[in-house]
Amino acid sequence: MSTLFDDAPAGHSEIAPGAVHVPGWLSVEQQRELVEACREFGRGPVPYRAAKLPGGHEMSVRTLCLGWHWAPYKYTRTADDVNGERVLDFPDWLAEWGRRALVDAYQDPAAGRDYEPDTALINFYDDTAKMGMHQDKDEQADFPVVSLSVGDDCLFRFGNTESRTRPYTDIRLRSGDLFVFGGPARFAYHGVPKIYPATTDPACGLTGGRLNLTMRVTGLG
Ligand SMILES: O=C(O)CCC(=O)C(=O)O
Ligand SMILES: [Fe+2]
Repeated sequence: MSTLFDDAPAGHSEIAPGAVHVPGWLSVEQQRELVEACREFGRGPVPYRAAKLPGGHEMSVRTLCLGWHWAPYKYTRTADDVNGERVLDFPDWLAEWGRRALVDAYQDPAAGRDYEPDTALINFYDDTAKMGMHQDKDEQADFPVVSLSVGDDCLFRFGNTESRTRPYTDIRLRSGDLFVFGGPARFAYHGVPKIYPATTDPACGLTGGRLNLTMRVTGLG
């Protein structure tokens, strides 16, 4: 509930210092726009794929990258574990969304000033997909990660920088939500233990499943 003393909009919550959840940040139109763009990205040259972990295990999410290709656990310009093609460029409009996301999440008009994300990981989760607790640490820079979600709700677990175990905070991410983690939270462990199937409003552009896009600054030349 919002009170006279809140200086942040209702529902805008700081999960940990540097980690902010902004429910409903994307309008339904913007969600549809994002879904359509992500469909278009999937037409190539590099398709969505389940990344293989070094032990041989396949991730349950299907992933496509922009700007730089991520395969566990490094960034390259070409998708050598898929078809060897160069990934699509990181679009300017998406970088602009990233800068606006930081301004809104941190309630600071200057927060987006030097933010030039150069990679996006787009993950598609079906009803049973999940993502184990991990750090986003293959980047050589500590700019914030901007995360956008569309489609089914999920349980998002945001932990600490020391270990993949407690203390952590469980939150429900819904279609249109923004989550930003930077500053002292930048290298916190996080994961997606569960999707809540059939919670999507098809108006978002997806009839099932969950799309998550994280943009990052790789710090690579
Ligand atoms: O799906 C999410 O909300 C998180 C995705 C994530 O942590 C990642 O791609 O590294
Ligand atoms: Fe992550």
